[in-house]
Amino acid sequence: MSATDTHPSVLLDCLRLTLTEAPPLCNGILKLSSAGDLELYYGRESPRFIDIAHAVQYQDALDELERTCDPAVFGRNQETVLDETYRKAGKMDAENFMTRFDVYSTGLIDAVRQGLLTGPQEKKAIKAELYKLNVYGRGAFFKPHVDTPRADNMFGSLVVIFPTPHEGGELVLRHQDEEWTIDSADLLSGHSDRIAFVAFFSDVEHEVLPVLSGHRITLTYNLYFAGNAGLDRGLAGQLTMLQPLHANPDAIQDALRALLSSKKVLPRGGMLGFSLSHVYPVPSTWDTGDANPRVTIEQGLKGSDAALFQACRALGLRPRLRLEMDESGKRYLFKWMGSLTEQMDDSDDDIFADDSGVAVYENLQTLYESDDDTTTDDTTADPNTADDPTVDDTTNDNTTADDDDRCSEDEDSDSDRDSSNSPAGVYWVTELGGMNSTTREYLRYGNEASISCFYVNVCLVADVKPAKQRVARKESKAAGEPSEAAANATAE
Ligand SMILES: O=C(O)CCC(=O)C(=O)O
Ligand SMILES: [Fe+2]
Repeated sequence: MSATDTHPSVLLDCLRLTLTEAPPLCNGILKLSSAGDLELYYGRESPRFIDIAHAVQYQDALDELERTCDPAVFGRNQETVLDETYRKAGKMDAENFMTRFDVYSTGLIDAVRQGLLTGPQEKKAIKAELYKLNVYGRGAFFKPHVDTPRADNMFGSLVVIFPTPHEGGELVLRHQDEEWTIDSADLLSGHSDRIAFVAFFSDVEHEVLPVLSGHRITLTYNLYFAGNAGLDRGLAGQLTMLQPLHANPDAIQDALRALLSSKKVLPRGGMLGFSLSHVYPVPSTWDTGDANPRVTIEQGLKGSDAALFQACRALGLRPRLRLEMDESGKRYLFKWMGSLTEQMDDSDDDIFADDSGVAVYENLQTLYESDDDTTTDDTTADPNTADDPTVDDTTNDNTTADDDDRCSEDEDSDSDRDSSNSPAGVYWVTELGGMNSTTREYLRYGNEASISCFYVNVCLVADVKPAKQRVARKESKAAGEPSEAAANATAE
C-alpha cells in the first residue's frame, strides 16, 4: 500500500515513533588492555595508591579512600547544598587524585561518539573533562537530578564505574517517560579487568540507588563538543556496546516523506512543528555580538533531534529552530535570546508573520482532511477526532487563535475564531513542552549550583507546500522533474 492510501493518523504515528525509538544514552563494558589502567593515586598531604584491579583483596584501602573523600554537595536552584537526605556519597575533586585510566587512549570516547551522537555531530571531536571521583559506601546514594549545564557546548555526561565489588547502586536514567537501569554490580561482577560506562545527554534525569554492600567507585566526566573529530580506533574484541539502538535519520526521513506524500496532509500547505526531545543549554547572559545560542544548539543537536533536522534537510524542508520561553506566564517561540518586543517587530520571518508577530504556543493548524467530509475544501479534522464520525469538527475548521487568545493555552479557546485573516498555523507533530513535568522539577537539582547556563525547550519548524504542489511534483519526478528536496523547499 502506498503512503497515499494510508490513513494520515497511521503515517503520523509512524513518524512520532521514529522520533522516540533511540535512547538518549549509551552504555557498555570496556575490557582494558593495560594492567595499569586501574591504578589510582590520591591525597595531596599524604599520597596514597590503590590498584583497583586488585581491590577485592584490599577492602581496607577502599575504606580509607572512602574516609578521605569530602561529603558530596550538589546544586539546588542556584545554591550549593550539603543534604545527606538527597545525596549521600564521598567525592574527590579532579585536582586531588590521578588515575592512569584515560578515556581517549582506551578508545572510550570514540565509542561514546558512535554510541550517542548522530549525523554531523558523530564526526565531531569530544572533550571529556574529568569532573570528580565518587565513592559510594554502604547506604550511599544520589537522588534524581539533571547534571548542571556548564557551557553551551556541553552535551552530556560520562560515568565510568570501576570494578570494585558492590551490590546495589544501580544508575537509573529517565527521559520522556522512559527509564533505563544500569546495574554495574551485575555487569562487573567477577571481573577486575574492565570498567562499565554510561554516557547520556545532559538533560537526562538520573539517580544512583542505595549501595547495599561494598564500594561503588565512579569517575564522572563532562562532555563537550570540541571542533571536528579525530579518527576512530578499532575496538573489536574489547568493547561490548549494550545500548543504544541509534536514532535513525533514514527511518525518520522515510516516515516524514510518507506523511508528506499523502494529499490529505496539510492540503493547503502550512507548517510542521516538532518539540525537540532534548532541552539545550543557553548562556544565562547574552550580548549582541556573542554567538547566537540558537546556532550553537543547531550545531550540537542530540540524538533523534539531530536525525530529524537532517531528515528535514534531506527532504528539502527548511528546518528552523526556535527557543521556547515563558514570558509573563505565556509561551512564545523565540528566534534568539532577546527582548520579545524586538522580536515581534522582526517581520521578515514567517513564524512571526501573524498580526502581533508572535507564533503562539497552541496548535493552530489541523493536519489532514476528515475521511467523512473531503468534499469541501475548507473542512479539516483534528487527528484526535478524525476517526470518530460523531465528532463535529467544524469548530476546528481552519483553526486559528483570535487576537485575545493568541497566547492562551486554553484548549477551549478556539470555538469562535475568525478564519478569514488567519495567520499561517503550526501543526505540532510532537507537542510543545516536551520536557515532562517531573524532569522540569528535577532540573532544580543539579550536581552543581547553576552559574553560567540554563536549559531551554527548543522546537523545530518547517514550511510545507500545498499538497497539490508536493504530490504532483513527486508524481512527475520520474519524468525528470527536480528532486524531492527541491519540490518541498519553500522560498528562503
Ligand atoms: O556516580 C554516578 O554514577 C553518577 C554521579 C552523578 O550523577 C553526578 O555526579 O552528577
Ligand atoms: Fe549526575
